[in-house]
Amino acid sequence: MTDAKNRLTITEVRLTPILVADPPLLNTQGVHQPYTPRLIIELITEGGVTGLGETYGDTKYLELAQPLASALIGRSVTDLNTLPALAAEVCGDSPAATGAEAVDAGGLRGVQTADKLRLSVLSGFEVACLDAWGRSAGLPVHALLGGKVRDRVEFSAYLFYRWEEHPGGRGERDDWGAALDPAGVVAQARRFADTYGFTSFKLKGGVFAPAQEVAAIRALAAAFPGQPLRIDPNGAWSVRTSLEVASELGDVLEYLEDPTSGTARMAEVAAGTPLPLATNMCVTTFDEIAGAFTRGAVQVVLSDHHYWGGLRATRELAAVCRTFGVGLSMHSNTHLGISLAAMTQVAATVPHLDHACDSHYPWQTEDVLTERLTFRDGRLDVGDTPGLGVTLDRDRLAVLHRRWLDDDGGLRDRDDAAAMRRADPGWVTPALPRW
Ligand SMILES: O=C([O-])[C@@H](O)[C@@H](O)[C@H](O)[C@@H](O)C(=O)[O-]
Ligand SMILES: [Mg+2]
Repeated sequence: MTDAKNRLTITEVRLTPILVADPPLLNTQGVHQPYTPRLIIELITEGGVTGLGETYGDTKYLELAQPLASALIGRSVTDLNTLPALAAEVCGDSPAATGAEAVDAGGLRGVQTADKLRLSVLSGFEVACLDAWGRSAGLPVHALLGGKVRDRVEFSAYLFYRWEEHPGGRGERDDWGAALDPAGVVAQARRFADTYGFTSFKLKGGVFAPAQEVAAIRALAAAFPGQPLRIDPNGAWSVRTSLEVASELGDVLEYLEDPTSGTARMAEVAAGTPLPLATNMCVTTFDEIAGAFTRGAVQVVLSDHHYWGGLRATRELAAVCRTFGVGLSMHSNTHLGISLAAMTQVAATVPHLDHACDSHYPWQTEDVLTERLTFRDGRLDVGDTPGLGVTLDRDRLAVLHRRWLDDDGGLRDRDDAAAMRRADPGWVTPALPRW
């Protein structure tokens, strides 16, 4: 082995689970908890370089991350094509993934399978490997993916119905106030546009009866004429309701995101409307592509490097979408700056990225970086700094890890229904379709 190769050998892996402040954002399953779990991954190489990765931090992910971290010692950060097989060998199946029909109750991200859980963990390590490799080579991650095709990546404002504070005043309180009606949604959108320059808007729906949410989109259309709008009820509507909403909002929506749940129902809706349907729920794994694409169930896939298995898998997904004439954009769940940097690096390399990407980042008042990523004109610059181009703030990491250590376990797993029960003790996760 040459010296150069030796320097890329992984000598240590640090896993740091943290709890990050999260506002009371509403969705069809409930409300966000005051703190949300994330896992920060640090890979240290023989050459003394540290690579950063970030992924979901719930217990079921941590259980898989530990054996994978141990198995990586002694391997090179460039050994990325063997990562899936290694993960399959050492991680085993999480007891939390109970088969292909299990649904991800906390994250609104479609079915939960053992493979998908493993990929969500593996992706954090893949990003950390790419970051370490890039830092060692003096190259940005996008160069390791074949190079950027754009210098800036566009994001969309991610609007949520929300309360002013968490039930019982728990957690941190931000200054956004409540947004529970069309006027509140427009005010929120206005602040997103003024602060970050976003020019397209996505409303998380499935919270109120469809007529109220249609009125909110109409109010947005009046306030921001001609600007792209989307609504995503996370599968809460029946086929009939989805078609009614599609016909009422067809003139202002860029696409309708997961109006109904499951490929069969999405295909029925798609057959009845010219409006494109987007998804981060019914096509979330390579296995789900053929069934959905051959039935014309979706016109835009919202990729997510976390559960598709990393940045390189995202590019594979892009190639499949292009082959089938299906559009591509990017889904987001609650995340910090390391993941946002990774999303931006891969988005910069995909020529056929047809819509502004989603990001929860503006809702996160806390981060583990020395410097937050800054949206300008609704976009993030794609720099040429080696690796992901971000720096870990160890003090902040320690504070957020301390919060995780101090938690009694109640917040270590995302549970939007449990959070909702604080306000409404009788709340149970609604059966779908809800309307
Ligand atoms: O954060 C939320 O409440 C979202 O609903 C999230 O969990 C979804 O995964 C996501 O943003 C989506 O587009 O469905
Ligand atoms: Mg969605």
